Amino acid sequence: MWRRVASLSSFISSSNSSFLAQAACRLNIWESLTTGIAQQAKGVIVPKEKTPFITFVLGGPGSGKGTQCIKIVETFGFRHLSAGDLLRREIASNSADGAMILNTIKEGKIVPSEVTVKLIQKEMELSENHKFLIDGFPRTEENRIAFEQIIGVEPNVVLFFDCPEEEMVKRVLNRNQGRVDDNLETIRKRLKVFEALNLPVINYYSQRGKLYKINAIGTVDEIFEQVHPVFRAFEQVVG
Ligand SMILES: Nc1ncnc2c1ncn2[C@@H]1O[C@H](COP(=O)(O)OP(=O)(O)O)[C@@H](O)[C@H]1O
Ligand SMILES: Nc1ccn([C@H]2C[C@H](O)[C@@H](COP(=O)(O)OP(=O)(O)O)O2)c(=O)n1
Ligand SMILES: [Mg+2]
Repeated sequence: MWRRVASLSSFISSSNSSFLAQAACRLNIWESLTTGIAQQAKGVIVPKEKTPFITFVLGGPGSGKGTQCIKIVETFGFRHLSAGDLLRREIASNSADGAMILNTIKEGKIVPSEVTVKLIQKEMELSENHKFLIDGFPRTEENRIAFEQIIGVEPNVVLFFDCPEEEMVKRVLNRNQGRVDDNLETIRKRLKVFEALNLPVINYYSQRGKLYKINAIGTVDEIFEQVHPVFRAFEQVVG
């Protein structure tokens, strides 16, 4: 696990004082003091640390983000971190923020960025995998900036599942996962929030040349046919 944390340091700017940056520096020093000596003694060449590869997965509610993430994991071996799932886990565990998160989700609003970013950060630090699919995040400019400030990294790829509103409504109402937000009233609110707060994030990444827009209409396999080449193109870089 420490190797994974240490590897994030290569993506973090030197001026960044985030927890990850500090941990990475400490662990790099620790590594050179301990394993380095042990490996030298054994005559083993220590492999270079892997650089984290981060994909943000965006799209409106019901656009098929989670469904496609399952296929990306199966094919390309990413670690899937769904912001919504992490928040629902907080509600289920009766954590201090649980009631606030539940009310926010019922209202179709966005949970304060610090809460969500901390949950993502914890999972990234615990992960042995350096390839991350961060699903349903960032949903606002505030989310995006908080991630950059707290984690200190930018995504390599941003996928955007582009889906007409009425199709999203239909899918969410048929989702059948017992979610408190899968009702017509909340979905209508969520669509407004998506347009007002998430589209600016999507435009931001489009301007930075990181956005891959996927037509989210079609069968799950047809959509994955568009997703597949995006990751194929990065395979050499991802490792
Ligand atoms: N291409 C598709 N065509 C029809 N239904 C789909 C498709 N992709 C996903 N679904 C279904 O739509 C619902 C929402 O999909 P999901 O992956 O949960 O979307 P999101 O994570 O973007 O909200 C689920 O019930 C899922 O099975
Ligand atoms: N970055 C995020 C992601 C989700 N949330 C909250 C608000 C969202 O309406 C709910 C559900 O998110 P989730 O990604 O699971 O929803 P969909 O899969 O798009 O239907 O969680 C949040 O506040 N901030
Ligand atoms: Mg989802």
